[in-house]
Amino acid sequence: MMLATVGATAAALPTLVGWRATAGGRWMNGSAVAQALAWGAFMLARPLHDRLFSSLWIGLLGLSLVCIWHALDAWLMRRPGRALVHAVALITPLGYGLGFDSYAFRVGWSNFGLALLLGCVALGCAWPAQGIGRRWRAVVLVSALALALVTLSRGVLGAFFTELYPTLRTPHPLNVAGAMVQHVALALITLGLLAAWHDEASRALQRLAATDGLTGLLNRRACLEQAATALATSRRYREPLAVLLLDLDHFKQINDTLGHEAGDTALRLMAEQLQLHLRPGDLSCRYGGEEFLVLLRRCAQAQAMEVDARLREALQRATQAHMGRTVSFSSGLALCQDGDIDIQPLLHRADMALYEAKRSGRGRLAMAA
Ligand SMILES: Nc1nc2c(ncn2[C@@H]2O[C@H](COP(=O)(O)OP(=O)(O)OP(=O)(O)O)[C@@H](O)[C@H]2O)c(=O)[nH]1
Repeated sequence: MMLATVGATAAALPTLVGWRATAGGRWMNGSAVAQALAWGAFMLARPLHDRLFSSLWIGLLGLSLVCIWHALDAWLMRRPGRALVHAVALITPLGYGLGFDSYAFRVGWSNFGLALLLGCVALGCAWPAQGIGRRWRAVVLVSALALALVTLSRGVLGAFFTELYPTLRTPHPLNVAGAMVQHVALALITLGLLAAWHDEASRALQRLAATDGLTGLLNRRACLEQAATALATSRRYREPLAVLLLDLDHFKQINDTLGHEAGDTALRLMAEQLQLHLRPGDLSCRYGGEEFLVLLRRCAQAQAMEVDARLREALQRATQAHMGRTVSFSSGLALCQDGDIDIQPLLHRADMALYEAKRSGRGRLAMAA
C-alpha cells in the first residue's frame, strides 16, 4: 500500500512541479522519490538481502525527511537544526545495519532516529517565519507530529517491550492504525508542501508584478498604490510630504550615441543612487522610461532640495566612474498642501515643475508653484 501511494506521488509531483522548479520544489520532489525508493527497498528486503535492503529502507526514509527539512529551509529561510538533521539521517541507517542482528536494538534505534528527524521537520514548521504560509505550515506540523508519535511508540515498544511489539508485517491493530496514520499524514504533508510551493510561486509573482525588471525599483502601479497610503498617513499626522519627479537629461542622445546598453546602465545607476541615498521610509520608483518618482516622508522643502542635490552629485559621480561621462537629471519638486486629498494633484504639480526645469536649461531642480 505504501509503495503504491508514495510511488504514485513520486511520479505525480515532479510531473506537476517539474525538476526545474525552485530549490524548495526540487527538495519536495526529492523527498517523494526517496520515499518511493524506500518502500521499494522494503519490498525487496525479504526476497533479496534483509540487512542490506532494510538498512537502505531506513536510510531512504531518513533522506526523504532531510529533503522535506531542506524544502522548509528554502521556503521559510534558515531553519534550525541543519547539522543535527544531517547527522541523524546518516547514523540512523548505519546503526541499524550494524546492529541488525539485535531485533530490539534495530527497531528502537531506527524508530528513534526517524522520530527525531520528524521532530526536526515539525520544528522547522513551528520556527518563526515572518508570517509566511501559516496554514500549510500548520498542516505539515500536525502531520509530522502525528507521524513522530506513531514512530516513537513503535520504537519504545520494539526496544523495551519487544515481546509486545507486533512486527511491521503482521495485521496487528497497532500496525493497521499506524499504517492509517502514515497514509493520512503523508497525504497531508504532500498537500502542505504543494501549497508551500504554490505560495512561493504566487509571492514571486507578486514581487514581479510590483517591480521594474531593469532597475529593481517599484514600478509605477505599485508605487502609486503605496504613495496613496503615504499621503493619507502624512495628512492624518499633519506631516510634510514632498514629491520629486526626476528625468534623465538627453537620454535619447545617450542611447543614440553610446547604445541602448549604456542607456540601461544609466537607468540602473540612477536606481542605485535612489536606493543608496534615500531614507528607509521613503518611496522611489521607475515612473516611466527615464523618469523616476521619489516620495519623501516627513520632509519639507529645504530637506527635499538637499536630497535632490545629493542625488544629483551621486549620479554624476557614478556615471563618470561607470560610463566615462556624466549624466544629469532635471527634477520637479512639489510639496503636499491641504487640498491634496489624493496623489494626482501633487504629481501634476511636480510634472509641471519638471517641465519648467527642462525648459530652463536642464540639470536643475524647479519648484512647483
Ligand atoms: N536604454 C533604454 N532607453 C529607454 C528605456 N525606456 C525608454 N528609453 C528611451 O528614452 C528616450 C527618452 O527620450 P526623450 O523623451 O526624448 O527624452 P530625452 O532625450 O532625455 O530628452 P529630455 O528629457 O528633454 O532631456 C527614448 O529614446 C526611449 O526610447 C529603457 O528602459 N532603456
